[in-house]
Amino acid sequence: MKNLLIHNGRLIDPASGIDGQFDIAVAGGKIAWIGDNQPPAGDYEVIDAAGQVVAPGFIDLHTHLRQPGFENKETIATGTRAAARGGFTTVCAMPNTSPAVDNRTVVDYVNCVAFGEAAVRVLQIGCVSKGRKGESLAEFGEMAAAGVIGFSDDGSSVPTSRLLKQAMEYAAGLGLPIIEHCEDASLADGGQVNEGIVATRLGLAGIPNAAEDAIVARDIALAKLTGARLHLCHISTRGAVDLIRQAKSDGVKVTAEVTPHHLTLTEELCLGYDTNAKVNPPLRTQTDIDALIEGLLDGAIDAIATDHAPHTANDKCCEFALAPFGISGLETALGSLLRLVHCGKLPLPLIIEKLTAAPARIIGKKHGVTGSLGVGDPADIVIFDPDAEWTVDPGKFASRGRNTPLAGERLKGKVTATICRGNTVYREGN
Ligand SMILES: NC(=O)N[C@@H](CC(=O)O)C(=O)O
Repeated sequence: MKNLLIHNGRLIDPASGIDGQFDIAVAGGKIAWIGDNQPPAGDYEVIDAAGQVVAPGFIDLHTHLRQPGFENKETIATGTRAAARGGFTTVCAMPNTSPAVDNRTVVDYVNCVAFGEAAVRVLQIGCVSKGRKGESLAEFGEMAAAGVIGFSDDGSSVPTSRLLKQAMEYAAGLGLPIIEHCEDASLADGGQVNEGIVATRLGLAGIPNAAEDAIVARDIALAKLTGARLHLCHISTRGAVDLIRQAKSDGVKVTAEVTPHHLTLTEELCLGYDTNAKVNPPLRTQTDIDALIEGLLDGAIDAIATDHAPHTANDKCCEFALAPFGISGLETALGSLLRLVHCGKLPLPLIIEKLTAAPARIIGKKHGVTGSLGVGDPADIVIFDPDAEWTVDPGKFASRGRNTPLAGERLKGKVTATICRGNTVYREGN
């Protein structure tokens, strides 16, 4: 591993309040020095970051790596390479694999493959219920001992309040959050897109905002009752943002994430029956987007996570109603989010905070990610050019999932290098 000197960049590290022209030296996989004068003597590979932003490596709280079981959609190797290209140095893998990650053996298997094949750090989320069936609790204690960062049946909500209460009591005892996909199954059943004018025009069943809001309200009530930590996935509705804001002011231990696609795309994208725009929760309306942005600004929403959900071309090449939900999001996340910066809706340091320090706080220190660039921290770093324009070409994705509704779109903001634990895991052109 070479020592690195990242020179001339604009360093933005929200965790330590730094935003300015500073150089960083990396040695032994850690941040060794930050300054604006002479680095400590040494033999460095120099990266010239003039005109670029240098920030902590992004942390994705919500990634579908698909291995084991769906390696035709993605593998730990390809998903983490896609992460590296997107500027992510840590991904939290969701457990809706086959077999599902509901016991220690599967957690160990994923850790083992990741150790040999992953380009970036892989943390794992274990299931809430055995086989994600919503019937009985998965092996919480042994999965916690194997290092999971929380429990989720993502893809579905925990179906009964009773099971969720029990899950929260166990999770609280282990100091880990319940990470919930918020969707009332009976309200969403058969739904393909957001319930509203677009669903009507397309002749497709809709998923109402209330399907999300109802579960958010239930889960908050149970978090209040049990004192457990609750993290809410891919929030997409104005009503959910209001509920979370209120719960936080009531002292409930709730955090929430939002995806780049729910912040930037509306339901109209489905009007051409593009199955690549079919995602769960569905793309919603500008009113919802405005509330999500407000939520990021006032802290109701803590973090940005991709919900990278890769599928094969075959999976998506069918009638809209038969296609699986999901967008391949790791490689377009930054460019999508910077649209909000370039049009003045969100400040760049805030977006970086929501991709670094905020998810690190939710994961907690014991899992080895800090989301910051303090001296002595692991050298997880992203370098990106906020003004570089590029055209999304899914054919060039490192991910096996080319399912993006952004194909052919121009994005402004491009990762040029990603460094994970001091290793350069992505460099533009390589
Ligand atoms: N978010 C998605 O659209 N898809 C997820 C599962 C899910 O949350 O429905 C997937 O695993 O493909």
